[in-house]
Amino acid sequence: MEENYGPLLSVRKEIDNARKKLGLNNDIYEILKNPMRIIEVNLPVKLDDGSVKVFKAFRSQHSNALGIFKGGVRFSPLVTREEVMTLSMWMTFKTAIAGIVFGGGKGGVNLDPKKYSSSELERIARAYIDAISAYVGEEKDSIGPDVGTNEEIMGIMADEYEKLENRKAPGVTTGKPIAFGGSKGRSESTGLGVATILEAYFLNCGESLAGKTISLEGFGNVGSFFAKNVLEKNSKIIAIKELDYKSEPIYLYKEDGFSFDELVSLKESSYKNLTCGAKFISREDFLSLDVDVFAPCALENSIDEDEAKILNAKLVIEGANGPTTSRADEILKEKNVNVIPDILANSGGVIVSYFEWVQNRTSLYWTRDEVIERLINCLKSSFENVLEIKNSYNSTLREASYMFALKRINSALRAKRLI
Ligand SMILES: NC(=O)C1=CN([C@@H]2O[C@H](COP(=O)(O)OP(=O)(O)OC[C@H]3O[C@@H](n4cnc5c(N)ncnc54)[C@H](O)[C@@H]3O)[C@@H](O)[C@H]2O)C=CC1
Ligand SMILES: O=C(O)CCC(=O)C(=O)O
Repeated sequence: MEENYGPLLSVRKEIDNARKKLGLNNDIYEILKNPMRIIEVNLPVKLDDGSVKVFKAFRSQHSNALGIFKGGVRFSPLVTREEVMTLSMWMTFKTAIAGIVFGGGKGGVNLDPKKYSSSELERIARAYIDAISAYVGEEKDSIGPDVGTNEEIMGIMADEYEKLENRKAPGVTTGKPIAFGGSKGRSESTGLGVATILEAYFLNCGESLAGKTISLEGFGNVGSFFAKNVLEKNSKIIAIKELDYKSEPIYLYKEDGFSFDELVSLKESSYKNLTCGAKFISREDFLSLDVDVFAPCALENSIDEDEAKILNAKLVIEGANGPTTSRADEILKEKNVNVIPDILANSGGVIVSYFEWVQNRTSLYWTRDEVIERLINCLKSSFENVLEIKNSYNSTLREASYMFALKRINSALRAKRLI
């Protein structure tokens, strides 16, 4: 239920705080506290054994004030209406900070992708597009990858949409395979972006990434490319939290730091084979490690009140969406732990999705170097814009991020004479 879903209450609180600090009246909050539209569908899909299973699926379209709805679709057993609503609201703020011509949306199908074959996942992806095709498209709502989905799924969804429409329309999804109009640099972009924002943060403090100790949660798309990029800048990842072969959390520690190849082979062995000298530690030991940075790159709500109390990192950078609960955020503030929020830190993915959408619409494709250069410039200017607000309002980075985004959304709504 909406009233009890913490992340939704948190994002509403952030919007309301930001509008009060900016001196805006309540109308903008009333407009933004709920998505404009939530599509809820049941997808009947034939499984490989001939039986039929019905999957619950959603697309939440929060705001198109600044551009078409945009955001990922996740395949996860945790997907709910409230989760998708909240994720779509974060997208609106993320795209506004990045200054790209997109609004916010998000989708999800409730399933555990590990339990289905690749042809079953293909039928689910096609059924999802069939069910929501009237509401999506390169001029309406463009879908990207998220937890449990990947470039293959994005390609299948675009293919299904083009068949339904009987025309080329690759921009209906982004994060596609390069052979099907995908952008170079999209798969690495979110993790690379998190590392770029972290570096910008330290440079602003007169420091560098070299020698910084990091603990990492989640080694999927975001976590792995984040790790690769910070390790290339000579940071040390000394601890990692992931899920083992039974989907139970495990915590690993290596005093002199993991190499990227070690992290990959640990994941490939489902954390059974600790040949690289890593050792298992407890949850409490993981959280109380004296590290420069903790990077949660898995799912929402991973830092709750209890965890925030134990956490001993000097800085948190949110690679995941919504990893810090509202109460945990307050505790970290009391402990003087700075938090670089998701809507700034993990915006690299949707920025390159925007570049992909632009390339699809112009049919003019860029080199990886061009994509990465534009991405880094965009992230640096987002960071500077947020920092300027932080300094003038003496706020946290999260508050400043919401304020910066809200100013942009407010201008667009005013231009439309909605407020
Ligand atoms: N993929 C993208 O481009 C973007 C993803 N994000 C966000 O980043 C987060 C991660 O997304 P992806 O890396 O794409 O997903 P993914 O599915 O590729 O990776 C998630 C990883 O987290 C691990 N994990 C799950 N629960 C965990 C737990 N309790 N403790 C430790 N590890 C756990 C999984 O085993 C998996 O390796 C999500 O919040 C997503 O919404 C945000 C922006 C863009
Ligand atoms: O690139 C996309 O559209 C997906 C981005 C996304 O879902 C996110 O930033 O959380």
